[in-house]
Amino acid sequence: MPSKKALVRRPASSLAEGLVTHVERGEVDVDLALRQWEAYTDALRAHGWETVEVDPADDCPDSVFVEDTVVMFRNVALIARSGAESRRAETLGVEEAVASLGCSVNWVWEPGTLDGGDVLKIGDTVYVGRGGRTDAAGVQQVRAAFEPLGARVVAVPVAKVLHLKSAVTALPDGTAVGYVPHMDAPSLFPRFLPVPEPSGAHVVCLGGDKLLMAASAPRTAELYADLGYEPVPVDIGEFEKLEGCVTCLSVRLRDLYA
Ligand SMILES: NC(=O)NCCC[C@H](N)C(=O)O
Repeated sequence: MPSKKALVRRPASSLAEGLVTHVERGEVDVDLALRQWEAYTDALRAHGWETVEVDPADDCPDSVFVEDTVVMFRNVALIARSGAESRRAETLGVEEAVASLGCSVNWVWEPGTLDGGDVLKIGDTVYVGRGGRTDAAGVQQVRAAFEPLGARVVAVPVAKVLHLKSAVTALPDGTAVGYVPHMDAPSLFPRFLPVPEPSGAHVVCLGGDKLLMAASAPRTAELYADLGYEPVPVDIGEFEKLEGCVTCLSVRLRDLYA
Protein backbone atom coordinates (compact mmCIF):
# COMPACT_ATOMS: atom_id res chain seq x y z
CA MET A 1 0.00 0.00 0.00
CA PRO A 2 1.38 3.46 -0.84
CA SER A 3 2.64 5.50 2.11
CA LYS A 4 1.25 8.95 2.86
CA LYS A 5 4.01 10.67 4.77
CA ALA A 6 5.23 14.19 4.10
CA LEU A 7 8.48 15.77 5.27
CA VAL A 8 8.08 19.33 6.49
CA ARG A 9 10.40 21.71 8.31
CA ARG A 10 9.37 24.46 10.71
CA PRO A 11 10.40 27.96 9.50
CA ALA A 12 13.74 29.15 10.85
CA SER A 13 13.81 32.18 13.16
CA SER A 14 16.09 33.70 10.46
CA LEU A 15 13.45 33.15 7.72
CA ALA A 16 13.27 36.86 6.85
CA GLU A 17 16.87 36.64 5.57
CA GLY A 18 15.95 34.00 2.97
CA LEU A 19 17.23 34.39 -0.58
CA VAL A 20 15.40 36.34 -3.26
CA THR A 21 16.52 36.17 -6.88
CA HIS A 22 13.70 37.04 -9.27
CA VAL A 23 11.53 39.23 -7.02
CA GLU A 24 12.10 42.40 -5.02
CA ARG A 25 12.75 41.79 -1.33
CA GLY A 26 9.64 42.40 0.78
CA GLU A 27 9.48 42.42 4.56
CA VAL A 28 8.64 38.96 5.92
CA ASP A 29 6.53 38.66 9.08
CA VAL A 30 8.03 35.58 10.74
CA ASP A 31 5.15 35.09 13.21
CA LEU A 32 2.61 35.22 10.39
CA ALA A 33 4.79 32.85 8.37
CA LEU A 34 4.72 30.37 11.25
CA ARG A 35 0.91 30.55 11.40
CA GLN A 36 0.73 30.05 7.62
CA TRP A 37 3.08 27.07 7.88
CA GLU A 38 0.93 25.55 10.62
CA ALA A 39 -2.19 25.97 8.46
CA TYR A 40 -0.33 24.39 5.52
CA THR A 41 0.71 21.35 7.59
CA ASP A 42 -2.82 21.13 9.05
CA ALA A 43 -4.15 20.94 5.49
CA LEU A 44 -1.79 18.05 4.70
CA ARG A 45 -2.87 16.18 7.83
CA ALA A 46 -6.56 16.89 7.19
CA HIS A 47 -6.15 15.04 3.90
CA GLY A 48 -4.55 11.96 5.37
CA TRP A 49 -0.85 12.86 5.21
CA GLU A 50 1.27 12.09 8.25
CA THR A 51 3.69 14.98 8.57
CA VAL A 52 7.25 14.14 9.62
CA GLU A 53 9.15 17.17 10.91
CA VAL A 54 12.80 17.48 10.01
CA ASP A 55 14.68 19.07 12.92
CA PRO A 56 14.51 22.84 12.53
CA ALA A 57 17.62 24.71 11.37
CA ASP A 58 17.42 28.24 12.73
CA ASP A 59 20.69 29.30 11.12
CA CYS A 60 19.45 28.26 7.64
CA PRO A 61 16.92 30.95 6.60
CA ASP A 62 15.52 28.97 3.65
CA SER A 63 15.26 25.61 5.44
CA VAL A 64 11.44 25.68 5.48
CA PHE A 65 11.64 25.07 1.70
CA VAL A 66 12.44 21.44 2.39
CA GLU A 67 11.56 20.27 -1.12
CA ASP A 68 14.82 21.69 -2.42
CA THR A 69 16.98 19.41 -0.28
CA VAL A 70 15.89 15.97 -1.46
CA VAL A 71 14.30 14.25 -4.46
CA MET A 72 12.43 10.99 -4.04
CA PHE A 73 11.98 8.32 -6.70
CA ARG A 74 10.26 5.20 -5.30
CA ASN A 75 12.02 4.67 -1.94
CA VAL A 76 15.30 6.20 -3.06
CA ALA A 77 16.21 9.63 -1.73
CA LEU A 78 18.66 11.73 -3.71
CA ILE A 79 20.10 14.39 -1.40
CA ALA A 80 20.51 17.61 -3.34
CA ARG A 81 23.47 19.96 -3.48
CA SER A 82 22.01 23.43 -3.88
CA GLY A 83 23.19 25.85 -6.52
CA ALA A 84 22.95 28.42 -3.71
CA GLU A 85 25.88 27.84 -1.40
CA SER A 86 24.04 29.35 1.57
CA ARG A 87 21.51 26.50 1.36
CA ARG A 88 23.91 23.55 1.42
CA ALA A 89 23.92 23.02 5.19
CA GLU A 90 20.18 22.32 5.05
CA THR A 91 20.69 18.77 3.88
CA LEU A 92 22.13 17.45 7.16
CA GLY A 93 18.85 17.09 9.05
CA VAL A 94 17.09 15.88 5.91
CA GLU A 95 19.54 13.00 5.39
CA GLU A 96 18.82 11.81 8.92
CA ALA A 97 15.07 12.10 8.42
CA VAL A 98 14.90 10.10 5.18
CA ALA A 99 17.34 7.48 6.45
CA SER A 100 15.26 6.99 9.59
CA LEU A 101 12.20 6.45 7.39
CA GLY A 102 14.01 3.55 5.71
CA CYS A 103 14.85 5.24 2.41
CA SER A 104 17.87 4.26 0.41
CA VAL A 105 20.00 7.42 0.30
CA ASN A 106 22.12 8.79 -2.56
CA TRP A 107 23.84 12.17 -2.91
CA VAL A 108 24.48 14.71 -5.64
CA TRP A 109 28.26 15.09 -5.64
CA GLU A 110 30.46 18.11 -6.20
CA PRO A 111 30.74 19.80 -8.66
CA GLY A 112 27.14 18.98 -9.61
CA THR A 113 24.35 21.20 -8.26
CA LEU A 114 20.67 20.42 -7.94
CA ASP A 115 17.70 21.96 -6.11
CA GLY A 116 14.70 19.69 -5.58
CA GLY A 117 12.43 22.48 -6.85
CA ASP A 118 13.86 21.76 -10.29
CA VAL A 119 12.56 18.19 -10.34
CA LEU A 120 9.02 17.42 -11.50
CA LYS A 121 7.88 13.80 -11.66
CA ILE A 122 5.00 12.85 -13.91
CA GLY A 123 4.59 9.09 -13.75
CA ASP A 124 8.02 7.63 -14.48
CA THR A 125 9.14 10.72 -16.37
CA VAL A 126 11.40 12.95 -14.32
CA TYR A 127 11.68 16.48 -15.72
CA VAL A 128 14.76 18.28 -14.45
CA GLY A 129 15.08 22.03 -14.83
CA ARG A 130 18.54 23.16 -15.85
CA GLY A 131 18.74 26.73 -14.60
CA GLY A 132 20.15 28.99 -11.91
CA ARG A 133 20.25 26.29 -9.24
CA THR A 134 20.70 23.04 -11.17
CA ASP A 135 23.56 22.56 -13.58
CA ALA A 136 24.26 20.00 -16.31
CA ALA A 137 26.20 17.76 -13.92
CA GLY A 138 23.22 17.82 -11.55
CA VAL A 139 20.90 16.72 -14.36
CA GLN A 140 23.33 13.95 -15.26
CA GLN A 141 23.43 12.75 -11.65
CA VAL A 142 19.62 12.52 -11.54
CA ARG A 143 19.87 10.32 -14.63
CA ALA A 144 22.50 8.14 -13.01
CA ALA A 145 20.48 7.79 -9.79
CA PHE A 146 17.00 7.18 -11.19
CA GLU A 147 17.21 5.81 -14.73
CA PRO A 148 18.37 2.38 -13.48
CA LEU A 149 15.14 2.36 -11.41
CA GLY A 150 12.99 2.89 -14.50
CA ALA A 151 12.83 6.67 -14.70
CA ARG A 152 13.14 8.59 -17.95
CA VAL A 153 14.88 11.91 -17.32
CA VAL A 154 13.98 14.90 -19.51
CA ALA A 155 16.10 18.05 -19.14
CA VAL A 156 14.19 21.34 -19.35
CA PRO A 157 15.79 24.77 -19.78
CA VAL A 158 14.78 27.20 -16.99
CA ALA A 159 15.87 30.84 -17.29
CA LYS A 160 12.92 32.99 -16.27
CA VAL A 161 12.16 31.73 -12.77
CA LEU A 162 13.96 30.22 -9.78
CA HIS A 163 13.06 26.59 -10.36
CA LEU A 164 11.27 24.44 -12.92
CA LYS A 165 8.40 23.98 -10.46
CA SER A 166 8.12 27.75 -10.02
CA ALA A 167 6.51 27.60 -13.47
CA VAL A 168 5.04 24.12 -13.96
CA THR A 169 3.68 21.21 -11.91
CA ALA A 170 1.13 18.51 -12.74
CA LEU A 171 -2.45 17.45 -12.05
CA PRO A 172 -3.25 13.96 -10.74
CA ASP A 173 -3.94 12.70 -14.29
CA GLY A 174 -0.43 13.75 -15.37
CA THR A 175 -1.44 16.90 -17.25
CA ALA A 176 1.30 19.49 -16.78
CA VAL A 177 -0.02 22.87 -15.65
CA GLY A 178 2.09 25.93 -16.25
CA TYR A 179 2.22 29.68 -16.47
CA VAL A 180 3.52 30.12 -19.99
CA PRO A 181 5.18 33.56 -19.59
CA HIS A 182 7.46 31.95 -17.00
CA MET A 183 8.35 28.90 -19.10
CA ASP A 184 11.17 28.48 -21.57
CA ALA A 185 10.05 25.28 -23.26
CA PRO A 186 6.34 24.41 -22.74
CA SER A 187 6.43 22.12 -25.78
CA LEU A 188 8.49 19.59 -23.82
CA PHE A 189 5.33 18.62 -21.92
CA PRO A 190 3.15 16.38 -24.09
CA ARG A 191 -0.14 17.09 -22.23
CA PHE A 192 -0.16 20.70 -21.13
CA LEU A 193 -2.73 23.13 -19.67
CA PRO A 194 -1.82 26.82 -19.44
CA VAL A 195 -3.05 28.60 -16.30
CA PRO A 196 -3.83 32.32 -15.90
CA GLU A 197 -1.80 33.12 -12.75
CA PRO A 198 1.84 32.41 -11.84
CA SER A 199 1.02 30.73 -8.51
CA GLY A 200 -1.80 28.77 -10.16
CA ALA A 201 0.93 26.63 -11.70
CA HIS A 202 1.78 25.18 -8.29
CA VAL A 203 -0.31 22.24 -7.11
CA VAL A 204 0.30 19.53 -4.55
CA CYS A 205 -1.86 16.48 -5.28
CA LEU A 206 -3.39 15.54 -1.93
CA GLY A 207 -5.14 12.40 -3.19
CA GLY A 208 -8.33 11.85 -5.18
CA ASP A 209 -9.34 15.09 -6.86
CA LYS A 210 -7.98 17.40 -4.15
CA LEU A 211 -5.37 19.99 -5.07
CA LEU A 212 -3.49 21.99 -2.46
CA MET A 213 -2.73 25.38 -3.95
CA ALA A 214 -1.99 28.97 -3.03
CA ALA A 215 -4.86 31.27 -2.15
CA SER A 216 -3.21 33.83 -4.43
CA ALA A 217 -4.49 32.08 -7.57
CA PRO A 218 -8.32 32.27 -7.38
CA ARG A 219 -8.89 32.28 -11.15
CA THR A 220 -6.82 29.14 -11.59
CA ALA A 221 -8.70 27.54 -8.67
CA GLU A 222 -11.92 28.21 -10.60
CA LEU A 223 -10.42 26.62 -13.70
CA TYR A 224 -9.44 23.49 -11.75
CA ALA A 225 -12.86 23.31 -10.06
CA ASP A 226 -14.49 23.56 -13.47
CA LEU A 227 -12.43 20.56 -14.58
CA GLY A 228 -13.74 18.49 -11.65
CA TYR A 229 -10.96 19.03 -9.13
CA GLU A 230 -11.39 20.30 -5.59
CA PRO A 231 -8.94 23.12 -4.85
CA VAL A 232 -7.76 23.36 -1.22
CA PRO A 233 -6.44 26.93 -0.95
CA VAL A 234 -3.88 27.94 1.68
CA ASP A 235 -2.45 31.40 2.29
CA ILE A 236 1.34 31.19 1.98
CA GLY A 237 1.88 34.89 1.31
CA GLU A 238 4.92 35.25 3.57
CA PHE A 239 6.68 32.40 1.76
CA GLU A 240 5.75 33.80 -1.65
CA LYS A 241 7.75 36.92 -0.71
CA LEU A 242 10.80 34.60 -0.71
CA GLU A 243 9.85 32.89 -4.00
CA GLY A 244 8.37 29.92 -2.21
CA CYS A 245 5.26 28.06 -3.29
CA VAL A 246 3.04 25.23 -2.02
CA THR A 247 5.22 22.49 -3.48
CA CYS A 248 8.43 23.61 -1.80
CA LEU A 249 7.09 23.40 1.76
CA SER A 250 6.90 19.58 1.80
CA VAL A 251 8.23 16.39 0.26
CA ARG A 252 5.70 13.62 -0.11
CA LEU A 253 6.94 10.09 0.48
CA ARG A 254 4.56 7.80 -1.35
CA ASP A 255 6.62 4.66 -1.87
CA LEU A 256 8.25 3.80 1.44
CA TYR A 257 8.86 0.11 2.08
CA ALA A 258 7.98 -0.02 5.74
N1 LIG B 1 11.19 24.77 -4.53
C1 LIG B 1 11.01 26.05 -4.31
O1 LIG B 1 10.22 26.70 -4.96
N2 LIG B 1 11.78 26.63 -3.40
C2 LIG B 1 11.71 27.99 -3.04
C3 LIG B 1 13.02 28.43 -2.46
C4 LIG B 1 13.02 29.87 -2.09
C5 LIG B 1 14.29 30.34 -1.43
N3 LIG B 1 14.14 31.67 -0.97
C6 LIG B 1 15.47 30.27 -2.37
O2 LIG B 1 15.75 31.24 -3.07
O3 LIG B 1 16.13 29.24 -2.42
